[in-house]
Amino acid sequence: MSAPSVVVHPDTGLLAKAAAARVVTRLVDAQAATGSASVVLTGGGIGIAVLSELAQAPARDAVDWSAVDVWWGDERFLPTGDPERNETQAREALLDQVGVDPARVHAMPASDGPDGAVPEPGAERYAEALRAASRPEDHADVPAFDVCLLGIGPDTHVASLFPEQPALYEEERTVVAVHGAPKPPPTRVSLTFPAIRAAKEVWVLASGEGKAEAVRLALSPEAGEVQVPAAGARGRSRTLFLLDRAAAAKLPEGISGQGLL
Ligand SMILES: O=C(O)[C@H](O)[C@@H](O)[C@H](O)[C@H](O)COP(=O)(O)O
Repeated sequence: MSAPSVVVHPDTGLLAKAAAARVVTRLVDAQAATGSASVVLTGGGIGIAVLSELAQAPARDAVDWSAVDVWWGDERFLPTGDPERNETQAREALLDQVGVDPARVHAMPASDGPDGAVPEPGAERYAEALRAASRPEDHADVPAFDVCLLGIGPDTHVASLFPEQPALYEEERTVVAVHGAPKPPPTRVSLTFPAIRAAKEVWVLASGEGKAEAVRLALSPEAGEVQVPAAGARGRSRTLFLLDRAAAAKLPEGISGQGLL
């Protein structure tokens, strides 16, 4: 697992634009090296803002969107097309505007899907899809995603991994159903740490002063991932915390953010 690096941008708007530009470069580089690329999307305000900026980024068409595998880090377990679903928001913000291959867009289950109104079977089915997409060189039950985007909650949750919940102890399953989430809706589906940490790069996005304390905790060397899930969000070769100045207001001593002047 890689130690986190911090990059600080002046405000939320520039954070979203800069992160979008970074995604373009990451996907282009992956495609240059291997012919395809994979990305894990996140829900939440800044996560969706990055997708909107991606849709408008001048270099967006440098990516061959038909050769991008799109996965989700978590999903709100609601009916297909519900405006609160991360999938719905990502489609509106980006996916409907670029030439993705529908077969390579891997939405997490919906509550009106074929597996019924409980999330467990759909979570298993998603884990199966991830397993099927992984190659021997990935050394995991999921693909080594080129980049996994994550938002962070004020309580330090990432994806739908909330502090002290059973999902945090998961060592085998790559996808779990989540019940009783403190952030609505209470029923969700989430990747677990073994899946997130299979990503080559994990980027945690945070904007606003409401996230400053969570970011501080996530970067504190003594933080445990059961109390502070974001402390467990690390990529195999790179972990980035992409912040605006307000979210970077409480960085722990010894951690300096590039751009923080
Ligand atoms: O489905 C979700 O809600 C998420 O994926 C969640 O992990 C989100 O990324 C954070 O809660 C940050 O969300 P905000 O940026 O809206 O605060």
